[in-house]
Amino acid sequence: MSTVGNPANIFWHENPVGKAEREKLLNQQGCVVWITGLSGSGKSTLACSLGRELQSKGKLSYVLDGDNLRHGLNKNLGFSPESRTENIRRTGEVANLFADAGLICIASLISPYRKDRDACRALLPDKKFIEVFMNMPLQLCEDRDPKGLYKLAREGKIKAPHFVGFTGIDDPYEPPLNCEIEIQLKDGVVPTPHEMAGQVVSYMENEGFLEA
Ligand SMILES: Nc1ncnc2c1ncn2[C@@H]1O[C@H](COP(=O)(O)OS(=O)(=O)O)[C@@H](OP(=O)(O)O)[C@H]1O
Ligand SMILES: Nc1ncnc2c1ncn2[C@@H]1O[C@H](COP(=O)(O)OP(=O)(O)O)[C@@H](O)[C@H]1O
Repeated sequence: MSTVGNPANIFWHENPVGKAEREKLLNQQGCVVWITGLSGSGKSTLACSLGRELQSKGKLSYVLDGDNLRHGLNKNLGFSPESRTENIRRTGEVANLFADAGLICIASLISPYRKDRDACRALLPDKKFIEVFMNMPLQLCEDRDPKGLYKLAREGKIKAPHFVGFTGIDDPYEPPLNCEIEIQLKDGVVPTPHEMAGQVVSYMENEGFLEA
């Protein structure tokens, strides 16, 4: 036990196994793959497909999906700008812990505000935060409308009684300026989940994340 770095006079327990040792035990490097985009853009689909693809390469990942987290860790949060910011902050902190533990953490959240995503990026060392932008047209997402929420938003039924906006309709989505990966239509066609995951895996391979 050490008290180094602890400003308060309380006990401070250091992690018994260092980061380098954890990564060696797991035979992989921890990082965060942050998937951002509109509701219905395919974030969860990519997260799932990527997790499977990594598993087939013997790499361990864990998915933090916005929808799921809102049933537990973030169940007290709504969709006001402040709540979304807190939702992203908490998820970023947890993702950072997973990465520190040596896992590939795949976070899939709308995360509509650039400053919130940038704050998550700033938690990790350079290159360990891989931002993936699901650059899908709003019309496509709205046509998919898997939960019927776009329809409700167009009818003005999302606002009441909480006065929140729906992302892409009456709440902004701020696209990344410098993301590592952009998933988009090819000749007007949606890439398959396997192709989307392949694009991320190729990037990770080129950057040496899947070598260890
Ligand atoms: N007002 C409003 N705006 C946007 N999205 C809404 C809203 N209300 C509910 N939902 C549903 O919640 C899912 C998004 O949760 P997130 O945690 O990813 O959102 S955020 O990052 O905090 O903006 C999102 O799920 P996904 O479709 O998986 O993205 C929506 O179905
Ligand atoms: N690459 C894809 N090809 C075909 N259908 C897709 C693809 N990506 C997503 N979908 C479909 O679109 C809908 C929304 O995808 P989802 O992953 O739930 O989006 P999000 O998590 O961004 O809300 C789902 O019905 C899903 O099956």
